[in-house]
Amino acid sequence: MNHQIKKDDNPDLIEERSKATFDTDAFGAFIWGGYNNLKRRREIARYYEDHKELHDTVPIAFMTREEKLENAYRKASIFENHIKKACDVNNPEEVRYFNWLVYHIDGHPTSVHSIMGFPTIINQSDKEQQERWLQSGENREYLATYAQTELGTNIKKLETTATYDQKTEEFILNSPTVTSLKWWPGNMGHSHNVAIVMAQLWINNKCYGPHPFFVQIRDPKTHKPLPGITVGDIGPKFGLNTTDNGFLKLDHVFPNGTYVPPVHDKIAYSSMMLVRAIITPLMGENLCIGATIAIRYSAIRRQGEIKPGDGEVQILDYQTQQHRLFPQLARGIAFLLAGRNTYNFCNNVLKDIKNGDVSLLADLHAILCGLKAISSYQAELGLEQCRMACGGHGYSAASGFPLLNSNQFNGVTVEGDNLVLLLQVARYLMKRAKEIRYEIRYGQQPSKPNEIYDYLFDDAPKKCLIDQAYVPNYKNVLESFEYLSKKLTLQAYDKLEQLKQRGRTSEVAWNECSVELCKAARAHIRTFLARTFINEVNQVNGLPLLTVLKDLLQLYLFYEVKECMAGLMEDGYMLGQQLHYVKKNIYEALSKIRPNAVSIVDSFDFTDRELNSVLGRRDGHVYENLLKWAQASPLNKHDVLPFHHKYLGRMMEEARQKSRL
Ligand SMILES: CCCCCCCCCC/C=C\C/C=C/C(=O)SCCNC(=O)CCNC(=O)[C@H](O)C(C)(C)COP(=O)(O)OP(=O)(O)OC[C@H]1O[C@@H](n2cnc3c(N)ncnc32)[C@H](O)[C@@H]1OP(=O)(O)O
Ligand SMILES: Cc1cc2nc3c(=O)[nH]c(=O)nc-3n(C[C@H](O)[C@H](O)[C@H](O)COP(=O)(O)OP(=O)(O)OC[C@H]3O[C@@H](n4cnc5c(N)ncnc54)[C@H](O)[C@@H]3O)c2cc1C
Repeated sequence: MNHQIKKDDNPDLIEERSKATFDTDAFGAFIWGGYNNLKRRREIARYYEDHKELHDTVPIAFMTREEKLENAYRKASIFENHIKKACDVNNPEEVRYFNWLVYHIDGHPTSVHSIMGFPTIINQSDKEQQERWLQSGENREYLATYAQTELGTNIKKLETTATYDQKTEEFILNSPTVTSLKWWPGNMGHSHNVAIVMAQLWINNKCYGPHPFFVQIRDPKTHKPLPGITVGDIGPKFGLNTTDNGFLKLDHVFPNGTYVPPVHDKIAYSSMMLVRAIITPLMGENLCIGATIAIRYSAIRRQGEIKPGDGEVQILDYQTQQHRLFPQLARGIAFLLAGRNTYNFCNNVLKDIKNGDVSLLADLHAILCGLKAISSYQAELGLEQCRMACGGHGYSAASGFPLLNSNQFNGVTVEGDNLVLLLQVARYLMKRAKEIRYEIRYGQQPSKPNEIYDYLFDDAPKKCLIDQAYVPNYKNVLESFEYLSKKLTLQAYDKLEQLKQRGRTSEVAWNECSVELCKAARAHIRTFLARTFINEVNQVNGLPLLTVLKDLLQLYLFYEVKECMAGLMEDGYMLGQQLHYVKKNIYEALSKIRPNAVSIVDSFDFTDRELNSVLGRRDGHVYENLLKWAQASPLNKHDVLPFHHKYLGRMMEEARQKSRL
């Protein structure tokens, strides 16, 4: 049953919704982690709808950059009063959702304090520092940005220095070169007044590597930059234009403090882990938003005929449209599920670290790097498919895609460039490969079993078992991913070793293998995503929901097999006939999903505010609202633009006069 049917909606959507074979609330509860979460989302969305002061005054596509910032500043100033009423502030998902409703996708002036600056203070300060900065940070008496990236970003090679002065017992922070300027930190340009500055710590002429420093950059009262600080906004960007990403030059600035060594030398990197953990589900959500817009629009848009004379069809009936859109839906769900799992894993490990236990840090780091890289890349490609699926209207800001996709672009770069992060996964895999080769030669056990990479140690001979069974066997597909991942991992490892034996240094050999290392990393993450999706679906009770989820899972798994078929076929593991079964499974899944497609996207329960799209409106009344949207454009405030006569009018008038001569 689709709970979103309303009698005044677009008749095509009513028809689609009436065909649902499952309960959309049950699907929504599966996606958002239970019925109670779904209910809370609705209550929070209602709260947002009822409080007009939290809304944008005009669509942000019609605002200048200054107007965007002022609009967001205005909302930030009243946000605290509302959030306590709307949410359980101890529930991060509720807080995140309310933030998302209020500020939407283009950033806002308190974001980096919330997701990076303040969490760094929570997780990386000692008791004395916490007494001083925790409550005040929580109250937003100050706002802290996270200033790590410089005009170059290899963390180990950061150029900003923090030199300990024994006499005054102070650290002197300095930007010694032009490339040492901090560049990019969010909200640093104008909004925040404190920066967590990552700088190379020097004590007694010895460098202790990058460490975070709490630096007041603006006067708490006047908000003017403090002496020695040069700070500003880096200018307009592809997206996130409601965020003032900034530059910062430090000229012998003196924050005070003492040096306490961390329990692990990478603890200083833990703030990045937290954001990487947030990014994966966010990528899933963005992709599901794009798919919702494109699928709803494809259900109301009629173009062309399939059977001549039968009238124009909904474009969603074209197999090409389904093949373009439904995999995005399946991938979006896969990222949401894997993202939720690893977010919980991340919080548990961060708690362990606080208690001095860093045993799972490397496992967590590798999986977060890989998921962030794969989800942001595939979401970017997928959103572009969704945009293209909407034809010309997809190019209009009214579709929501220009804002959604241009903001999505940053996903592949923020919190570490994707390729750099895939190489971190590969580094982890190479350690496992070394254990495998070592174990086989000397009969030793791997260091510690772990369900994320146990399959790498499975030595049983492998045969591709993908067949044409009516009910697809997901385990066989998962085994194919495991086979490919292990093969690519060992191939990369063996090549690395051979190059080293031929005299290359480790670093040069690494570079010469890096394309193959990234392939191995992708294959490992594909395996993780597939396993998580299968595990989650296996826990579902209730046949109608299970059936539709299995349709999506079938599409997801076989689509991913098709994506990596070259690797599976090159050594004869998968045969041509099996590839035929793979494609058959994909086409079958598309047609099983088709009648439920609108109800599936309805199940996400996105509000029109979240979709921010005339094309994706829940009621499907697209065309009349496209006209209203266009008429609201600032250009249409005047029948004749105020500068018309000065330029074009004069040009035409002069041309007319000339032709009269
Ligand atoms: C609408 C769409 C929205 C899109 C998404 C937006 C959502 C968020 C919006 C927020 C917007 C902006 C916020 C953005 C903030 C930032 O970007 S902050 C800056 C982030 N910068 C980076 O991520 C830099 C990336 N680089 C690195 O992390 C490191 O340089 C790198 C890990 C690549 C290498 O580390 P080094 O220390 O330099 O190198 P090395 O000595 O070789 O160390 C490797 C070693 O260290 C282990 N390691 C590395 N990182 C960690 C970690 N975090 N935790 C634990 N261990 C770590 C690694 O495993 C290796 O261990 P080994 O045992 O030696 O193998
Ligand atoms: C919207 C946005 C918000 C941001 N917010 C913040 C913030 O709040 N705080 C902050 O500190 N930073 C922030 N950043 C900076 C961000 O973290 C960096 O841009 C990111 O880590 C990539 O670093 P880079 O730009 O120096 O790229 P580079 O490291 O110069 O990478 C450029 C290219 O070189 C390749 N490359 C680099 N190193 C290697 C390698 N070792 N092996 C193979 N290839 C390599 C990369 O793959 C990439 O293709 C933000 C960036 C953006 C876009």
